[in-house]
Amino acid sequence: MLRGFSHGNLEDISPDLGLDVPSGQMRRSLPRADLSRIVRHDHIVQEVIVKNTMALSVPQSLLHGSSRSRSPSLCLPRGLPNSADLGEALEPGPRAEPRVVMSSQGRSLQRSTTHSSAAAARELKPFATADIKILLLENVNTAGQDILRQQGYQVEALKSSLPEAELIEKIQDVHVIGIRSKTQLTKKVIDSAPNLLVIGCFCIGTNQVDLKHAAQKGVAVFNSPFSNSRSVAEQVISEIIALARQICDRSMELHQGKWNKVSAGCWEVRGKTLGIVGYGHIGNQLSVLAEAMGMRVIFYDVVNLMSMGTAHQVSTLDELLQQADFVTLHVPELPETENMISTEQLNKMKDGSYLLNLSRGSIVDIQAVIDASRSGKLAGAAFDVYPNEPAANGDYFNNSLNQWTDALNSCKNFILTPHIGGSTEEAQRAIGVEVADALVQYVNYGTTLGACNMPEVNLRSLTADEPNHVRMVYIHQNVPGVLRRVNEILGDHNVDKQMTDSRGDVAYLMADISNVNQQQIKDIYVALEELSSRIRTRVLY
Ligand SMILES: NC(=O)C1=CN([C@@H]2O[C@H](COP(=O)(O)OP(=O)(O)OC[C@H]3O[C@@H](n4cnc5c(N)ncnc54)[C@H](O)[C@@H]3O)[C@@H](O)[C@H]2O)C=CC1
Ligand SMILES: O=C(O)C(=O)COP(=O)(O)O
Repeated sequence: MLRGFSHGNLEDISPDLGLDVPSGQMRRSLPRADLSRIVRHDHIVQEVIVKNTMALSVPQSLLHGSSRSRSPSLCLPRGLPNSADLGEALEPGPRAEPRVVMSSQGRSLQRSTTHSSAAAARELKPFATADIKILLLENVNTAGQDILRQQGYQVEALKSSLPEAELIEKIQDVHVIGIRSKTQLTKKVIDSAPNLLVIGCFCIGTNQVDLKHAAQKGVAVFNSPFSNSRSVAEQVISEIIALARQICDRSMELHQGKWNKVSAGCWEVRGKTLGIVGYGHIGNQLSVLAEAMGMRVIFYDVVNLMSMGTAHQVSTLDELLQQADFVTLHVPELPETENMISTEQLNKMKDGSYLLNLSRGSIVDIQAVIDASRSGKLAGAAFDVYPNEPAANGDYFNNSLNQWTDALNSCKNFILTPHIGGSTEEAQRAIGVEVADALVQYVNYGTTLGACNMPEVNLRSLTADEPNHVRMVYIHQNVPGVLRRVNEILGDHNVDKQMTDSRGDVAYLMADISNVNQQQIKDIYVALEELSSRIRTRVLY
């Protein structure tokens, strides 16, 4: 477990770090831009200071957490070393050359913090974790909430999403926000959250977050890339059969007292062709399940992919549309996928075929589908997602939400579900655990494995026999010369290990430095903050 601070008011931090810095001096030493940035973050640090001054005789400016999987045998005594421990008793040891560990790539790395084989991983008492404020929206599963609460974080969990104005109000003092597919984290919302460290999307899609802007503000974003894929695939399978047999219409009729036993236009799915658009996690699962039912599977994807079973990839969307009896969409929301299925594409589909959309509402022109149903071109359709979806459960699915709602409701053999593709107990629990774990790893250790908008960086844990090591996290603009300047600052110390990687405009550096006292930590922090490339500096120890 590491604890840390980021963006504190240095005048407030300095006494805790054992410094004797006149306030004017400290302010003068910082460029104006940096000062305004620091002032925005003042209140968190002050809050921590007030609480800790009253409750604990420990450095007061540090925010920290603990590992969820803390083993009692690894726990160190509660409380932090005091400033004498950090500042005097421990002089820096002999310098060693910095050892640079370049990033390994991709998701193949485990997200959990790797441990040294030689010594027990360092897991310290969570201190002031109650100052980490977390806002969870959209009914995040309790398994995820529990993980965050067990850290001691302050967790507020709401069942619904929030409209922009309320969100802006609420997000101002939040360090971590957890959302699902509804909550829009736009540039404006992110800019209203000066303390925000990290966003957790407790779902697959991340189209609701301005990922690039978040990265540029030093805010990492995590999601759960596949925990609900199977649930979506199973729903699609159930709907393919239900559409082929017109089961939902028959059921609705019978609910209204009407016995209507028909076989015309009802089919087995065996031997029919399923066309999957987007052969990713969901498309793959679906492919296997559909073949098990005797369907022929073809798929279209922008990437050349290995087929599951005997499925085969076609080279154009048109080819798929012309061959498939059932077309199902599993692409992400992107500018290129907007209205990917409209009148032109529907006209290319087989007469009497079916369309399913469980991806995102923007991908299908729903009015065109209504027209294709009325003309008899389509024999049925299933929708789980819509351009506008309500923020909460209730009687909101009407024409004021989407202007064609009444027309859609009147279409024959249409299955309409309220975005429940990933809504199973299994999926929600797995997502809750996965994303909450990633948030804890990021807040406590700075680990970005699995991040959607930042380079993936991890270092093995600090160990119990490295009590005076500090972990610096420096998120910065990916511009030439930064590493030289950073290493000029760190190079006066013993850099035990260091890892750096970049993604687009943003780079992420993590370095563990040994035998540093509080003054040195503060000096490093100030020096890094003063670099013009700085996006965010965090100190964890
Ligand atoms: N209804 C629901 O509750 C849920 C909906 N979803 C939606 O389903 C989408 C797909 O999920 P996954 O399969 O996990 O995503 P994925 O990222 O594993 O797969 C998406 C596939 O689409 C392909 N693709 C991208 N652009 C394309 C294009 N223009 N044409 C053809 N193929 C293209 C990609 O190459 C990739 O293979 C998510 O982005 C999300 O929006 C996901 C989970 C639950
Ligand atoms: O995982 C996704 O992308 C989904 O669309 C599911 O969203 P939800 O968690 O149900 O809001």
